[in-house]
This record gives sequence, structure tokens and C-alpha cells, in this order.
Amino acid sequence: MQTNNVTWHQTSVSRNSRQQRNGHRGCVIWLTGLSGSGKSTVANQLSLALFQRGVQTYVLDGDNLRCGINSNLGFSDEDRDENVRRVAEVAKLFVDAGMVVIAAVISPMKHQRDMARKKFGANEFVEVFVDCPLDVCQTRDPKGLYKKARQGKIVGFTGIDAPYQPPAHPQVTVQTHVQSIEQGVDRILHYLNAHRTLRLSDGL
Ligand SMILES: Nc1ncnc2c1ncn2[C@@H]1O[C@H](COP(=O)(O)OS(=O)(=O)O)[C@@H](OP(=O)(O)O)[C@H]1O
Ligand SMILES: Nc1ncnc2c1ncn2[C@@H]1O[C@H](COP(=O)(O)OP(=O)(O)O)[C@@H](O)[C@H]1O
Repeated sequence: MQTNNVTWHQTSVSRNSRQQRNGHRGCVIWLTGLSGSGKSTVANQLSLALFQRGVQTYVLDGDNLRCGINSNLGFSDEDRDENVRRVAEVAKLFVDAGMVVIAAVISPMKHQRDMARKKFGANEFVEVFVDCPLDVCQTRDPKGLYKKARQGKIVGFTGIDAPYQPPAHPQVTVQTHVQSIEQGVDRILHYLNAHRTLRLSDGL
């Protein structure tokens, strides 16, 4: 493929070879939800659980990426689009390296999550809705951001004065106000197992 005088180079070590060595397929587990819903908490517990099972995982956390590759982006609609696009592109590189990527990004709009999904093959993008009512998120307020938003010190805060569109058909829903962290992680692990998402099979 060639666009704008840029040529895609095949790599000498294929994704297939990397997956065979890892003993599992790569994929992205995409956690979406309000600030304070539990994305980072669930992502890290899931990463640990998979790591302990010998799975190569990496967490891409929105907050962390905004400290580096996305540090020039704010929270306008356009910047969030670009933020999600970059997270998805970075996730794609990790998946190409045979890894299980756990992305924890608000990704508030359906079109952003659809855009991310389109970068991956079927069964390679697992959308997880980290569902928690806004009032519970506000009570948790682990970083004090809701308080700042209510005081008008942050403008355009998701759920307060910026939109969040809940996914209509996520592969998994984790309800962190009624399920423990362990139950949430188990639900995701169960999905991966039931759908053989990480399992190597014919042709891979
Ligand atoms: N205005 C506004 N709205 C929402 N969140 C805000 C905002 N300003 C700063 N923060 C902090 O940024 C984190 C969200 O970054 P994301 O990259 O996940 O957001 S997005 O997907 O581009 O919407 C978010 O992290 P989480 O609380 O983990 O979701 C906040 O710590
Ligand atoms: N069942 C649960 N799942 C995930 N987080 C929970 C749960 N119950 C309570 N919490 C707490 O809620 C907060 C969620 O914060 P965080 O993971 O940073 O959310 P987010 O990344 O979505 O902003 C943490 O303090 C976490 O300990």
C-alpha cells in the first residue's frame, strides 16, 4: 500500500510468530466509562490477572497517555477525537506486537469508539462498558475533579457539562456500583474465555 509517498514495510518478525511465541493472540480490551467509574482500577486488576496467567498485557490509560504522546491535547470535541484516535493507533501497534492491550479511556462518543473498533479485526476489539451512575462517580471523586467541575474550575467535564454516550451494545458491561472489582474482572475474563479471544487456533 502506498499513500502520500509513504510505503508500508512488512516486518521480518510477523505478528503470527509473536503470537505463537506468546502462546496467545493479541487483542484490545477497550474500557469506556465516566471519570471515576473504575476504568483504571479494573484495567490494572485485569492486567495483573492476565499477567499472572502468563499473558503479555499492557495498560493504555487515558490520563497516562495525556502526560506524553497526547500532552498537546485538551478536552474539546476535536481534541477528544484525536486523543481516542491516537490511543487506538498505539493499541494497534501493541496488538501487532502480539499483546493484549487494555485501554482505559473515557472515549465518550459512540463515533469515537466505532472509529477505534474499525482499526481492528473481528473479535479483536472487546468493548467493555464500565457502568456506574454519575452520582456514585461524583461521590467517589478520586481526584477531586467533579468538585472542581461543579465549582466551575473545569469547563467541559464529562457527565457535568460535556456529553457521555453509553455504549448500546458493549461486549461486556461491568457495573462497579454493585459488583466488586474482582467480579468485574471475572466478567471480562469469562467473556475472553467463552469467545476464545486469546486462544491460538487454525490459521493463527
Ligand atoms: N474535562 C474533562 N473531562 C473528562 N476528564 C478530564 C477532564 N479534564 C481532565 N480530565 C482527566 O482526564 C482523564 C480523561 O482522559 P481521557 O483521555 O480518557 O478522555 S477522553 O477519552 O479524551 O474523553 C480523566 O481520567 P479518568 O478520571 O480516569 O477518566 C481525568 O483525570
Ligand atoms: N467495583 C469497583 N470497581 C472499580 N472501582 C471501584 C469499585 N468500587 C469502588 N471503586 C473505586 O472507585 C474509584 C474508581 O477510580 P478510577 O479507577 O480511577 O476510575 P476511572 O479510571 O474510571 O476514572 C477507585 O477509587 C476505586 O477504588
